[in-house]
Amino acid sequence: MHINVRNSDEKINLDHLLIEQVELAIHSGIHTGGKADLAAYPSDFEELRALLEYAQRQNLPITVLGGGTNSLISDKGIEGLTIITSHLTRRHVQGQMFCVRSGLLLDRAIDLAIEDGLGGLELLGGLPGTVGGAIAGNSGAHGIHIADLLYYVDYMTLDGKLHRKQIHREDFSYRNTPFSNRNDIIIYEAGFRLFPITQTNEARKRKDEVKAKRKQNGQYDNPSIGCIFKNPQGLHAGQLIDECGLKGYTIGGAKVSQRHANFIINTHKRATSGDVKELIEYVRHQVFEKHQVMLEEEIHYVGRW
Ligand SMILES: NC(=O)C1=CN([C@@H]2O[C@H](COP(=O)(O)OP(=O)(O)OC[C@H]3O[C@@H](n4cnc5c(N)ncnc54)[C@H](OP(=O)(O)O)[C@@H]3O)[C@@H](O)[C@H]2O)C=CC1
Ligand SMILES: C=C(O[C@H]1[C@H](O)[C@@H](CO)O[C@H](OP(=O)(O)OP(=O)(O)OC[C@H]2O[C@@H](n3ccc(=O)[nH]c3=O)[C@H](O)[C@@H]2O)[C@@H]1NC(C)=O)C(=O)O
Repeated sequence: MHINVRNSDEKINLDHLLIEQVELAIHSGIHTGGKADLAAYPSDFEELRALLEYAQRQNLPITVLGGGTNSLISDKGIEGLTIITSHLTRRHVQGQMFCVRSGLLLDRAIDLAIEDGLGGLELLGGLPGTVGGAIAGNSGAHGIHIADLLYYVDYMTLDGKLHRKQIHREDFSYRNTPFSNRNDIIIYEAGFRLFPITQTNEARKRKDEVKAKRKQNGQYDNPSIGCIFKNPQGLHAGQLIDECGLKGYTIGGAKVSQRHANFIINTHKRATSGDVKELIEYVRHQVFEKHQVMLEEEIHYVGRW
């Protein structure tokens, strides 16, 4: 493919970065979805900036995908330019600050922090997805949230400028952050203020235990995008769905998980995103009929819906 790059002094070769018609099911936790019209895997700040400048010049909308573990990608694909962060993986340490780029898997980031003698994130072990996705959704488990240890976030705006935001915990709430549902920014790097540890074996053990527990309950044995709905205040979406007797209910290849009713799984990898969406609407309707509670999605719909 030849891309016309107007700036003759452009250092980044966009021809090598931009790929047409990229299959996205491999980038989706539930293994569904169509193709990206155009996608790129930037590996540093300059590449990301060149891509955003290109998209601006061509008037292309931008979509960001991390690990695809919280996104339902349309069967009709994604228009414009899809930026997949999986090559933004570097990390470095400054004193107690663990600085990591947004595309590193969170679970891997925790291992590397321990390797660097820094602890604090262990209870998030085994969470799927990337550091950027976790920050955008304020992921949490076992009483800690990503925001609790976050010190700064570097993000790029669509004009290619990099900004630093100091983090105040009060700006983050349940699944909501200053970076949520923003189509105009890409999280590039995050700094976590962690604790020096001398007993790295202990920290590793703690993390492995949490991860093993997550594996044991089998929630992730089948392709899924985790919990579909947010928990309504004081309630658990999984319990409300379960009480409607919907575990195992299936539309096409999409099925309400027998293990956790707020998960939809792709059985035998036959589901389409359309099946998943239809099942989501059915579940919402049933829960409203029985409990008079309108469930709201936690997942993101990405692409041409
Ligand atoms: N507790 C659990 O069991 C589960 C938890 N999750 C959590 O959800 C998170 C999903 O992560 P991941 O799979 O990487 O995310 P996805 O690739 O699924 O992206 C989800 C959304 O996050 C935002 N996003 C992701 N990366 C960036 C970035 N670099 N800059 C700006 N926005 C970004 C985008 O939303 P937008 O642009 O609209 O802001 C995107 O639509 C994980 O960290 C995981 O902890 C997921 C599944 C199960
Ligand atoms: C899976 C996700 O996050 C999960 C996170 O892993 C866990 C553990 O920290 O706590 C939340 O689930 P949750 O509220 O369903 O927690 P669980 O402990 O599994 O269940 C809560 C209650 O619901 C009941 N429950 C759950 C599932 C089910 O099918 N039936 C049922 O009755 C459980 O018995 C329990 O009494 C997050 N979900 C949301 C929407 O906030 C995700 O974000 O994708």
